[in-house]
Amino acid sequence: MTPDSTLKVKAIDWREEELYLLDQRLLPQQEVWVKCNRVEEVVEAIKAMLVRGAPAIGITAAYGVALAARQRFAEQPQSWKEAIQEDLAALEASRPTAVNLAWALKQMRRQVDALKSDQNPFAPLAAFARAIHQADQEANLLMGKLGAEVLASNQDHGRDVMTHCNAGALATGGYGTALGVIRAAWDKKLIERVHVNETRPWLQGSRLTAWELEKEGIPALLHVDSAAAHQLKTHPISWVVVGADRITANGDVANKIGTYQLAIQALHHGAGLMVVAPTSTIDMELETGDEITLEERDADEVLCVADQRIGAEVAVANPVFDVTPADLVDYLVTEKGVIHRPDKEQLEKLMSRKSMH
Ligand SMILES: CSC[C@H]1O[C@H](OP(=O)(O)O)[C@H](O)[C@@H]1O
Repeated sequence: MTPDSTLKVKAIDWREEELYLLDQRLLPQQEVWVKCNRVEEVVEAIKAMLVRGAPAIGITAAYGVALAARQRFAEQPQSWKEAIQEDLAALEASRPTAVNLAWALKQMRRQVDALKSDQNPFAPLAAFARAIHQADQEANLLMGKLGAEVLASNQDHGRDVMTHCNAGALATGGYGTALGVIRAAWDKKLIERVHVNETRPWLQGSRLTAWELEKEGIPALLHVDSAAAHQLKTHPISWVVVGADRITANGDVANKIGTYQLAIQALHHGAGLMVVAPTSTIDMELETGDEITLEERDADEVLCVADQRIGAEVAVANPVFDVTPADLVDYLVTEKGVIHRPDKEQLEKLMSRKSMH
């Protein structure tokens, strides 16, 4: 088991049977931990992006199910199983794109169904949520190792890497997916600098990824999203390393808005595109990325900066995810193995494997 203490940065803490979340809306200026006592608070925390990141919201929702069970069993011990269904539905509806949320709730629903109606559900559900959390940490450590090996296999353009959004410890159970590979590559002295896309409008790059890299002492160079192509053109960047929110059966990848254009820019400049995601991010029930619901968020996220309105009175489009077609993905790194140029046949084989850790 991977003790939390080995991980320098975390966003989720289950301590003394209570759930604490690091409020990522306040980073990097403030590190404020919020205690969630009730499932309603967990639903709101996911919706408002107090906690965000595909694996992180799945893990948080899993703990939310344990909190819901504690509430429902206390209120109506004879019918808690029926009552908790609306909590499961509210958690699943909190954000639409990251499949990890639905995956985690599917695991928890199976646990709920297996429990006796007269049994206090809190302890077994909390333990299962904890197991999901720790499995994610272990998967990230393994993916970091596997991804660093892929990265070392081709550094023809140099020893820098670029990343987009935040796919770090703050977006997962700890260590990170894309940032897990970057952490492992840094530890192996494979890379010299990380080019960080600021990732408007929510600024996961400049606020969260830059903060994680600073804590790890990994050299970072932050730039505006529209500078990404220029940086790829003028700097020794061999890899663009990103996370994912949902990967469909044909290998299409939904990730933070801007990933698609970055994939095209990477191809043009000869940098490899590495997608790093646990298999809980793979949705074999969807054939292609065209079927993915891409979350649209409030216009104010685009029109306002630091609560100051900067945009004129115009219509606003704020899709916060896009789909990168599989043929732009050079490598998919998962805890079950690595795929070069992902396609349905390889994904089916991968999904049939047992986890390697
Ligand atoms: C391993 S994090 C996956 C993914 O989640 C982020 O989205 P958000 O910050 O809106 O939750 C981003 O797309 C990351 O790449």
